[in-house]
Amino acid sequence: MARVDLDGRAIAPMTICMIGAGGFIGSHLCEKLMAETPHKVLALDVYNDKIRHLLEPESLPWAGRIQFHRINIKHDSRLEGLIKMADLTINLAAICTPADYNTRPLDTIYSNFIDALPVVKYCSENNKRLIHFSTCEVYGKTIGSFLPKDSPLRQDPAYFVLKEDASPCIFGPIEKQRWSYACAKQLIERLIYAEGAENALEFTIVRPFNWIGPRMDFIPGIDGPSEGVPRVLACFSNALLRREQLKLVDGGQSQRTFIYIKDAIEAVLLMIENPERANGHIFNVGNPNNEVTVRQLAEMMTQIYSKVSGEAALDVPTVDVSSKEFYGEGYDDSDKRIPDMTIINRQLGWDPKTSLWDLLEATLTYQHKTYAEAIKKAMSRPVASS
Ligand SMILES: NC(=O)c1ccc[n+]([C@@H]2O[C@H](COP(=O)([O-])OP(=O)(O)OC[C@H]3O[C@@H](n4cnc5c(N)ncnc54)[C@H](O)[C@@H]3O)[C@@H](O)[C@H]2O)c1
Ligand SMILES: O=c1ccn([C@@H]2O[C@H](COP(=O)(O)OP(=O)(O)O[C@H]3OC[C@](O)(CO)[C@H]3O)[C@@H](O)[C@H]2O)c(=O)[nH]1
Repeated sequence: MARVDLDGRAIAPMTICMIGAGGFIGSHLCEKLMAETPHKVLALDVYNDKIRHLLEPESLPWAGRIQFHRINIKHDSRLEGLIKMADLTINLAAICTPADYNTRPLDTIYSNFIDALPVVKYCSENNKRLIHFSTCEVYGKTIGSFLPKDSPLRQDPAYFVLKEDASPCIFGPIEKQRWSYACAKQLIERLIYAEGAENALEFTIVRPFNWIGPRMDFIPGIDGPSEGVPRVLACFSNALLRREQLKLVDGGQSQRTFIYIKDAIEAVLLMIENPERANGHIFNVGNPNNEVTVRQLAEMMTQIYSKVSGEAALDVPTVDVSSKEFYGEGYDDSDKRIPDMTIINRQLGWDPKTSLWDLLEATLTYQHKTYAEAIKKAMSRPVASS
């Protein structure tokens, strides 16, 4: 049966230039596009480990519909040609791990602003549609976080729910280099919006709110650097796999809403296939029903990992660490992130489905199957003496 869009029109097969296709979100989006649509993907990245299962062998049902191009968009003259070959460009490429924002602020700003500039320019000059991945971090801190701790207004959603077209972007001082990422993302959003207003660029901006699931980041010392610090899901998974305590930064009081990657990918597919409803919009994509403090997340993950691995949890599963000790100088944090869902609901009729418990159970089952043996082996190897 022909695929139809939300307005009942047949969807024509398209070619998508996906930059950053080899990352966490890109790998899930490629999987979805191959399994459920007739679209072609030009997959650009410096790595392809997370999409290798889609690229070989040639006998896969989607053979010929996905093509990998090993390209660093910082310096590769093939970029414009690939954007020209496609109907739509999706830009996911970025440095987006908080441990880098304060320790590698220049790389962070270049990656999230300077390197994205040619992508926007080529799309605009060649009249190509662009879906650009920004972040929920552009909201920064909530207005409520500046109220006295005991103010009843802190309970009022007007002071913490984040709305695309109304909430301000509140960052800390320049010396808090944590905000280098959010600020670079904000400026590229403004540039894209201006290209839309002045040069009729057809764009959609996505603001993901903590999408999590299999293949997110890396497990230090197994498929990433031993000293690397991934995002919280991988940090906590790594500790659970190694039977170490989960580190709670500054008491784990910050709050996040987590969404299952598979729910979020459904929203992106709706944007891809409904340009008339998605163009010109900025969309929050998150699950407002899945809010926890980081401490609660640690407790939940500990309980679920014990269930899926069959191993008893540690007697004291968490330990407090200061942000300075964990991330170094210049770290700061978003206090709370609840997405307002009005715009995405109205334009695309989309809502997330998966509870936090269910998404953590699916994800930790994957982490255990994928990494438990490799971790055991790595931990039993004698440490090399210097
Ligand atoms: N995962 C989330 O919850 C989340 C939240 C907010 C924003 N985002 C945004 O979504 C996008 C994708 O995030 P992700 O979680 O998949 O991250 P990721 O790090 O897994 O993926 C990013 C990919 O981009 C590639 N890349 C980076 N620089 C490149 C370059 N110069 N040339 C070619 N490829 C390059 C990387 O190799 C990586 O594969 C990012 O823009 C990020 O800021 C993600
Ligand atoms: O071992 C750890 C690791 C982290 N924390 C704390 O958890 C909170 C969430 O951290 P994390 O998932 O790493 O990142 P953020 O949510 O702060 O930022 C991301 O949000 C979206 C994105 O743009 C891309 O994914 C990125 O910037 C945080 O409070 C950490 O301090 C911990 O306690 N222990």
